[in-house]
Amino acid sequence: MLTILSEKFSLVNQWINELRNVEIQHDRMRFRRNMERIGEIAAFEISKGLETREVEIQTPLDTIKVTEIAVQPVITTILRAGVPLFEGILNYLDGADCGFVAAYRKHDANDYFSIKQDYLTCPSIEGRPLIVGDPMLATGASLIEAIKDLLTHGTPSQLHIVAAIASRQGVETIQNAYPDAEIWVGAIDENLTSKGYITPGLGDAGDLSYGEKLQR
Ligand SMILES: O=c1cc[nH]c(=O)[nH]1
Repeated sequence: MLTILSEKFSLVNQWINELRNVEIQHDRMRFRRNMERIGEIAAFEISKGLETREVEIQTPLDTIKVTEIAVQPVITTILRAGVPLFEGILNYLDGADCGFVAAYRKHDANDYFSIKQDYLTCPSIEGRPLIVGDPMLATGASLIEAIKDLLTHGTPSQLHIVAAIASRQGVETIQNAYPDAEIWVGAIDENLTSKGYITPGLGDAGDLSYGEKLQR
């Protein structure tokens, strides 16, 4: 299932406009906060499909049967660009456990790149909803590698992918690899550059959040 959070105009459109706009996007605090806000909205939408249970709680006056999340999700992201979106998801799904993957694009002399993954730490995802936040779902290559590794930590009950902006190609790659995944995107752009950047996109989400990295 694919949900485009900006399909009907809402605040999400405004935040994505600000992420894209070169006159606004260099305000790092605003950039990170807009990413976080998209994560918060995605978490709210995801929460509607989580498994629930009834419990009885005590108010100062009486008891009442209420509904709560039955199985807490595991929220994961790919360092470093994914951190603000991840924080937004965790702001709302605050009982979740969390996992982290470190991956980067290693460019060769012809500027082709391969995905290098250095680090993975994650609690068990067995029988739990797994949420993977990747702000820019471009080719889908790093996300597929990350999910493959995360799935060595168990079989999740649900798989949710959250992106602020996705390319059409990236969405199709994930849908082919994980047909049961629920994909939540802020917006879809049609094209990728030869360097694998989404266009019109917004540029480099990691650099805009945390400063331009030195190339290695
Ligand atoms: O367009 C893109 C693609 C991947 N990562 C980014 O930060 N931007």
